Amino acid sequence: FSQPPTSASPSRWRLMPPVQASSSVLAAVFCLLRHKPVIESFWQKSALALVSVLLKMCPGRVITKLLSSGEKEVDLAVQSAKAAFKIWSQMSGMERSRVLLEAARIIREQREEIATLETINNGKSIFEARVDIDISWQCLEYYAGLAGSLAGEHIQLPGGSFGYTRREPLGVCAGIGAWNYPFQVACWKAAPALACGNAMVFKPSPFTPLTVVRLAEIFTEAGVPKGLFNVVQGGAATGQFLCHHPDVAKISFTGSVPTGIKIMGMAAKGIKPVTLELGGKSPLIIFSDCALENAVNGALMANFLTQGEVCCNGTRVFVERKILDVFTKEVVKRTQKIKIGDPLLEDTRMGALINRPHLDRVQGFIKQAKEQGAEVLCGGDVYVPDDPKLKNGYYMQPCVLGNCTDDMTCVKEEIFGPVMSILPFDTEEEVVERANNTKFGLAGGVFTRDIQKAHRVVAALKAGMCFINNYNISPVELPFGGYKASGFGRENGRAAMEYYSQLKTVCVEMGDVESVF
Ligand SMILES: NC(=O)C1=CN([C@@H]2O[C@H](COP(=O)(O)OP(=O)(O)OC[C@H]3O[C@@H](n4cnc5c(N)ncnc54)[C@H](O)[C@@H]3O)[C@@H](O)[C@H]2O)C=CC1
Ligand SMILES: C[N+](C)(C)CCCC(=O)O
Repeated sequence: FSQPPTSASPSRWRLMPPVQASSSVLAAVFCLLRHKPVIESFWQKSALALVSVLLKMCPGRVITKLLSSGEKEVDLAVQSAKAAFKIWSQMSGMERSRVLLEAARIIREQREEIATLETINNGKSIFEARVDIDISWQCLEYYAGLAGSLAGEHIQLPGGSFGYTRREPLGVCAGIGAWNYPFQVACWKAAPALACGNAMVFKPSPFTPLTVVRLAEIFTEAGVPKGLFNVVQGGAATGQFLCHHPDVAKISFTGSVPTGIKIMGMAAKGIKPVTLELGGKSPLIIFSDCALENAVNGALMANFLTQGEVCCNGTRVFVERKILDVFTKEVVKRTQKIKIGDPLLEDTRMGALINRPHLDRVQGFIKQAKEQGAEVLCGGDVYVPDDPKLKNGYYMQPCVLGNCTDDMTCVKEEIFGPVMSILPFDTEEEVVERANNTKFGLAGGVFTRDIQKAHRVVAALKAGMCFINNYNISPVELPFGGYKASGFGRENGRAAMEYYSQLKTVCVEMGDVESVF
């Protein structure tokens, strides 16, 4: 942001994930203070508030207050991004590549402090936050590699005439992020956008406002023109100002389906292209000829990363009846061993859910599942750690539901929490049909040793991201995105370059004009 916010629109709050006020936490906070931010007074105030509350070591309480960006601030952000776009878009791909590589290098170098800040921001375990940060710098490296290859084609026409195409940037793109992967989502959007020569104004979720500010600082340190990647803070109102802004050329959104519908409506008014990365209720199909241990590991990966708050989770686990008992027993055993608690501790594998309303919502789904006849095979209760400092945190025990049927709410709706539903099946044909019987289409997975069956099944799945014999890994080289209500457009991979650029055709006449008139 190039200017301090001028109007104090209603301030936003967020709840603190359960952290200890350890030296690493404070180090992260001071690291924020160390890098002199552009919006000095605003940010200093926020950071000081954060420090003072952290010192009180209060899990489940407010850690900082930020001002929402109003219409005026959103406009300032867009205008400064527009000015930066003029410079950035004129640079060659190779020049942009060097800056992106430098940003990737800084993130890599500061991996630990960014991961710590992300854990405070979101509540996920530090172990996972480190992976998120690694995927983030890898994403920047990947698009730095592609920046120089953004090219059109040459097309020969009769009489020596010819045409050529140019891939041009769109302008100022809006990025709107969810709270589950705050830093990573921002990199998934910013890296291809910037590689193609665009500017970006990014709005993180008000529940996780911190790390994206750090990303903006890193881009500046790396040498992007000032204002090229701007951050505005706030909720729906700020997002709406951004989407409606006449100088915003594209909107890339990650979040819920209902908001995705609104975003598309706003984009339609301005004829703006959109990328929508929405929710899911993905199937994971376990055939009896699978490598059982891998399948069990896959099911845990498909359900319990980031406290289950993952859009592409394979939460409908279809298990071939022949191995239902042995698979279920093993999954339950392993789920019960997941270490829940202080997300900043090295051996913690599940931290806290994002906030109290969300924890209550997930609990509500489990209660309803029981009422509808599902059996809780393990977990599902709110978890209160022994450490008294953590007692107000939003923890819950990861839950495995048995006795599930396709018509239950827990099987139909996205829960966005650590809740796995197990569903038996008998034939390939049957399971494919049931797997596709959903409004969503983000992801899907299959575990089998039969290579033909594996490819046949994923070909039949109506989902944008399919895994064979693994789940929820994120190589940035692979495009990611949904079918059906899970959205459209792609992030990652070469494909994303198309969604952040537009094609210009130039027709060149080498002879005389043969006029019709
Ligand atoms: N596909 C995914 O990766 C994610 C899906 N979700 C889904 O969304 C549910 C709720 O999570 P939320 O963060 O509350 O999602 P949400 O869709 O309400 O918010 C996502 C982002 O959109 C912004 N936003 C909200 N209303 C807006 C509007 N009218 N105009 C412009 N921007 C707006 C939010 O401030 C946030 O930055 C989850 O329970 C889950 O089902 C949530 C996070 C990630
Ligand atoms: C990183 N990964 C694949 C586990 C999840 C990314 C999608 C999301 O934002 O939920």
